Amino acid sequence: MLTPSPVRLRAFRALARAYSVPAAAAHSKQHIVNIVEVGPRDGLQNEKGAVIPVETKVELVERLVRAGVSNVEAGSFVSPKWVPQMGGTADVLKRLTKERGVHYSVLVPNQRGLDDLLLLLAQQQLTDLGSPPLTDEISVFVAATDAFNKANLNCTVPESLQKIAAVTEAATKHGLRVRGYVSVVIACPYSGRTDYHKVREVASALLNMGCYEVSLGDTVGMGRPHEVAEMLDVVKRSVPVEQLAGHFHDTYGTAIANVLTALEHGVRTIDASVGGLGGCPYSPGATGNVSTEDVLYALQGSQYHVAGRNGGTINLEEMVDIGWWISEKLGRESASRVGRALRAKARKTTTTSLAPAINCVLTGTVLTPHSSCMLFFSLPLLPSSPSPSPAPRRTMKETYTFDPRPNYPLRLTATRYSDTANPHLHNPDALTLIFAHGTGFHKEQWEPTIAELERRVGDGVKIREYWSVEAPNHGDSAALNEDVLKLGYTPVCEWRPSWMGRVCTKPAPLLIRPRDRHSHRLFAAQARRHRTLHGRRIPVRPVLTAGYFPTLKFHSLICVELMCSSEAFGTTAKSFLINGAEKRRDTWSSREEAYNVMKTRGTWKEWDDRVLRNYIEYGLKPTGDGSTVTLKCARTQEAACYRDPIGPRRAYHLFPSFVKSTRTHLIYGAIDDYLPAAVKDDILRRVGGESSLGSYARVPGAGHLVVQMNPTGLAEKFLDALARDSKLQVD
Ligand SMILES: CC(C)(COP(=O)([O-])OP(=O)([O-])OC[C@H]1O[C@@H](n2cnc3c(N)ncnc32)[C@H](O)[C@@H]1OP(=O)([O-])[O-])[C@@H](O)C(=O)NCCC(=O)NCCSC(=O)C[C@@](C)(O)CC(=O)[O-]
Repeated sequence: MLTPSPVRLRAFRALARAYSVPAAAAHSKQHIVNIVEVGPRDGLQNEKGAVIPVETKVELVERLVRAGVSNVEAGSFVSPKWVPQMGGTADVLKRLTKERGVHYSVLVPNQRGLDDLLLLLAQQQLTDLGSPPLTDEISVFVAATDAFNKANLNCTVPESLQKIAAVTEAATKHGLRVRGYVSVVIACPYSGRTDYHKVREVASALLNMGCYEVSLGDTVGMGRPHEVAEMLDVVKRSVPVEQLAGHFHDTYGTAIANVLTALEHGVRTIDASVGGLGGCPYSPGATGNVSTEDVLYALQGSQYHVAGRNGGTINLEEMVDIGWWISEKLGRESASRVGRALRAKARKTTTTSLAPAINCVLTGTVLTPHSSCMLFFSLPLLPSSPSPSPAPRRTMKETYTFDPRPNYPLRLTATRYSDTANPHLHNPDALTLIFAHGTGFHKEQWEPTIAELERRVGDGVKIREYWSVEAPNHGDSAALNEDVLKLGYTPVCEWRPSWMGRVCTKPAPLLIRPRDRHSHRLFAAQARRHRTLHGRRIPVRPVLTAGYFPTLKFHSLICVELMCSSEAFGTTAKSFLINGAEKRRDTWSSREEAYNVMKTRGTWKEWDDRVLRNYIEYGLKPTGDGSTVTLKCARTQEAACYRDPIGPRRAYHLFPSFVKSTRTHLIYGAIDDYLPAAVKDDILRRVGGESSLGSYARVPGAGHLVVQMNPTGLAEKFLDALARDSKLQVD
């Protein structure tokens, strides 16, 4: 199961630190272990699907180096036809910010690969005179069996050795150091058990050619510790152990045991891969390398000290974080056992749900701090599309809890919708849409609109992912905060605006990972007023700019049925809403009953059926004994929001200056129900008319509850607005 974890949780870091064992004051030389981080090459080379963007690879390498790694394989100069994921290695090398004392090596299979690399180095020396070379190391590789070598390199072992000799000689002449690999040292997927004498022969040949070190690869990951020991005993007879490294894959779960065996036999360099990334494209079934996190953890407090950059060590917690980050980019969990264990402990997860369909989770699920649930669902969510729908995409839905305690008592939840098949998922030019729901609703209210957006979005608009945030007294957030909310509202707790700012500010660095922040083009959509706790309404500007995301720059803002008005309006509407909220029916015998009642009554009967079903699923929860269902956002909470005396007025006065500073689109329902036409006209006049806005639109067939009544029409207006923005950029 995929567990989302894009955030650096403080608790997690503390936990990882607690598991860290301080390095001994001094380490005798023979106990120092070097790690060669092969994740960006051996790890990524085997990834199926879309080619990983250069910027992701660059970020991966740079983060690894910041975590203390001093030897990293940054890519390979192989044919992109054979190994597509390694295309772009030249760009990776060019874009990396190089750190002193770090070897950024690249794998080179043949003369052609070396020629390409040397040309790149020569070009760089011409343009960046005096700057350090893009790399000072290559690795060459050959197998211990002909069968594997033919699959991997299209030639026999002797032929390979002949080619490598020429490559090594040329590379050395150009000042590059050369590392050698021998693959399939224990077993070969094509010819079975490997002859260890052959391993010794090939390793010796590589050293004789000028390789400074030879890494012995259990490429298939079938090796057992006693086999590793036997193999090393044979190889060590003619190869100095100081020049050997161990390279273990974890297919059968023996990688760590094999690492320890190799260390016992005097090997002091271990290849490992962050997050356990990897496999070999020519070794069917082989899984990733031993994870760097697992190696670091296994050696902590032992006689071995892992050497890191600048005489330091490699930071375990950073590596766990990177392992999760890159795994998530690849649409899966970190494969590192230590990574998973530390993350799970930090999250203290008690409930995690995975379901094949959108309507299956969260209902009645009480999220605990840092717990999250995630599911896949297919968009479009429900059929009934008049237009032909594209093939449903696999979309991930991840729900996060942000916990600002003890600084602020209320927790907040947010859901991310992303699609691993979306070509724009990592495109920094594409938009990240952030939604805020209206009073009395919940974060999932946007799902039908998002489904329509996904269905309709064309070439002109690039959307990266969607987030929907939830107010602390609504939806799942309300369940989390139930005890605090029971303290009462206005008379008991005086929720100062600065507190609001804090609760909204807190998620900002978490919601979008700090590194990603600059690469997301944020786009916010706000339905009606978005008010939080106890009668304090947050006006548009603080919510979506200074409040929720103080350090984030928004591309633009769409306000849907913006509920702000001058003092001249609103008193009657206000008491209507308060009375309605306080007296509304809030308990039903079952979800079915609730659906059947609403389907025929009040404004509910005007709602799009998808939204109504969504409301039944996400807006309601079972009561304590489970015999009935009730509202997640309690009546008192909803009414308290409407009571807010300041919010709508403040928003009214701030809105014109906000529009001047941030591109803003205004969308209203075509039916003037709760909001009289005069209020809408007044807002439009105050901002200086339609020409001052990004766009101004009315959604046909919908009143104040646009999101509920016409998600399709609303999605169309969103796309119009987004298309205008894109056009503006092109112009
Ligand atoms: C080596 C070749 C290319 C020979 O493949 P080939 O077909 O024998 O070579 P070719 O000389 O006939 O060339 C075929 C095409 O590839 C191009 N080409 C040829 N060389 C290059 C190059 N360097 N860079 C870019 N393009 C290249 C060449 O230009 C030509 O293009 P075309 O004319 O058809 O358009 C091929 O076998 C190959 O690329 N294999 C990939 C091997 C590989 O990367 N394997 C994974 C890494 S090894 C590994 O993971 C194991 C290890 C190290 O981690 C340790 C362990 O776990 O055991």
